Amino acid sequence: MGSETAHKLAVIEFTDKSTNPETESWSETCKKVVDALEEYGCFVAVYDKLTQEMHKQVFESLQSLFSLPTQTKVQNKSSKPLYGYVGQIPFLPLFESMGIDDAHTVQGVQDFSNVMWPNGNPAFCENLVAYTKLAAELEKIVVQMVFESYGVGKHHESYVGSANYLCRVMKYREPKIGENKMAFVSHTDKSFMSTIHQNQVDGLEIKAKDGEWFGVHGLSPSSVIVMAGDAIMAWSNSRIKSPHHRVTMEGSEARYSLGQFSFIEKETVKTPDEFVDEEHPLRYKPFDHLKFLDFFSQEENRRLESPIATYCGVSQ
Ligand SMILES: O=C(O)CCC(=O)C(=O)O
Ligand SMILES: [Fe+2]
Repeated sequence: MGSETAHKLAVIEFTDKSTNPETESWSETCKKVVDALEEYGCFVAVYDKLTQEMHKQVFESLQSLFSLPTQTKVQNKSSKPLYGYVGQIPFLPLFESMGIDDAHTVQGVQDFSNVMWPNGNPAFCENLVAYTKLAAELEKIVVQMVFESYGVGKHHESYVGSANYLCRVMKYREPKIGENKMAFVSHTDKSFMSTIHQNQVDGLEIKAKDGEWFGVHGLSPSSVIVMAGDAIMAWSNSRIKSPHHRVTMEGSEARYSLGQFSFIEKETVKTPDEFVDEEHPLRYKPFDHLKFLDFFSQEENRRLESPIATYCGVSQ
């Protein structure tokens, strides 16, 4: 092993057929999803409802957003930790990002847009919501597949009622000659599940179980990377692990992406009893997802090896 090509993410089709629980295609897709999540913590979903036109429009909207003056963009603020503007960071000079709370709702996107464009920007709202709704829909299908495959489908409904979505829109500018290509440091997501969609500029890298880093390439306008966050790792008693990932910028074009993160806001995240037995003792105590985010947002906890294990791990 040791070559860059040894690792590759599974590419899984999400069509009307494969997302209908009455079909055989659903059961086959469930198996592919769980196998991929257990192996790499992520996979590429090809979601046919996400059309080339939607892809084009959402990235046109992101370009107009990021071209606003910095003093406007920094107005993106939130009472929730890590939900607001991030940028102008000396050790991450290529990176800039804003957060849209309640991202899958028209209201959430409008509230964000009204801060950026006080006179309104209906086209931005329309283009963003078209994407964020699909991303939330895809996340829900994947989560349902995971719950059903593990035989804990009865808990799925309460999950759906408790999940909320934060969409972080991101721009990574091209590095100047001689500048560091590291655009986003290695981390695991704090979400339950994440969905990532990019313009046609690659840069995302994933760390495999053997410690090797590999790039994600060959994505189409309908491709979304679905990735496990720390919360699903805890919930699944580590059957699924949240992968380390980072962004490295090669080439001379800016990369834009949307990372949509599900958070369980209305109830405690708790490992179902079905995941626990003598061979698999409980690894994580029940926890409040936003309080975990609060914990992670404290400077002294930002560089922990596994923030979730420090926060609510059970010592073995
Ligand atoms: O831009 C990307 O592809 C990934 C961004 C990311 O990992 C994050 O925002 O957590
Ligand atoms: Fe991430």
